[in-house]
Amino acid sequence: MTPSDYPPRSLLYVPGSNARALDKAAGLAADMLIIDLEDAVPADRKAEAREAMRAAVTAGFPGKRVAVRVNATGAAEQADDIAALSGLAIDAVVLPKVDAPLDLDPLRGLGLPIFAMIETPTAIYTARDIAADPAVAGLIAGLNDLAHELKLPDGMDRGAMSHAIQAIMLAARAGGVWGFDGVYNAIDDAAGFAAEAAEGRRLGFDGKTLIHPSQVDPCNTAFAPSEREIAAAEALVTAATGGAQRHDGRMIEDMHVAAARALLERAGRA
Ligand SMILES: CC(C)(COP(=O)(O)OP(=O)(O)OC[C@H]1O[C@@H](n2cnc3c(N)ncnc32)[C@H](O)[C@@H]1OP(=O)(O)O)[C@@H](O)C(=O)NCCC(=O)NCCSC(=O)C[C@H](O)C(=O)O
Ligand SMILES: [Mg+2]
Repeated sequence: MTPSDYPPRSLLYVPGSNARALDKAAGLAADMLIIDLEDAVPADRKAEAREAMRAAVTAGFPGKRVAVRVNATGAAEQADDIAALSGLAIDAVVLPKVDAPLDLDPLRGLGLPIFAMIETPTAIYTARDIAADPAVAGLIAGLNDLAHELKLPDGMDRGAMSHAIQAIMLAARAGGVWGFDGVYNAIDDAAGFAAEAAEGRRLGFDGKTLIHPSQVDPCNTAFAPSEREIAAAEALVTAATGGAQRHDGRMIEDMHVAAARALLERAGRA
């Protein structure tokens, strides 16, 4: 995976300790699997999860990008997690609770793109430096932890975290890396998920992290250009003459043409 590849739209966490989920993941349409060795795995099953992760990655997930989330820098399990990645063909490593570029140091030797999770108040202020680090290919919002750290009375309240969510995306773009939205915990609330995924795309996120198979297809739809967007982009590119002009009742300039071309390329319609 290189930064010039398209960003994954759907990134599904799969607990390393859940054999059924690891099995099921191979048949899902997620663009990327994130095999989790951190919070989804009970403390007394970390070694077992590492072994299962190694076996699953070695068996392969054809057609999918695969990342592994290791434990945070400073956690006792991290060294064993990193050792367990040795010789595995994965596309990225996800590092939780990154507060500063220094936290990336234990992972640098892997030579893999790092997706850094921004999930503490400190990280909201250092996200720009983290995104600017050459080892970082993307930022992931960790909103469960952020809500916890902020002591939000209503838990995962995106309204109360709107400044932080936008700061993550600003930092990602300032650093020229991808940005991925946080997870939606209410797995049975399809309408709520669709609304949150649409909001994430509107805020500029490239994709969204997921926790359940039922979220994969709606996520791919939310982060793919719609037919209406494609038609509008085609009309804009056809009408563009360069510089400022009126098109469909609004002003367009060259950056709008560039955005329309990028959307068409992403949709395979360039
Ligand atoms: C949330 C869950 C615990 C729900 O589990 P469960 O009720 O058992 O799910 P279902 O019975 O509906 O599952 C149906 C089938 O789908 C498979 N499944 C479920 N989840 C996954 C998955 N994530 N990947 C692949 N397959 C999955 C089940 O095995 C069933 O299969 P089958 O029986 O063969 O039909 C559970 O969904 C879950 O554990 N999700 C992931 C949780 C996780 O990884 N959490 C950590 C990441 S989230 C996070 O930490 C974000 C961030 O750090 C932050 O701070 O916000
Ligand atoms: Mg977290």
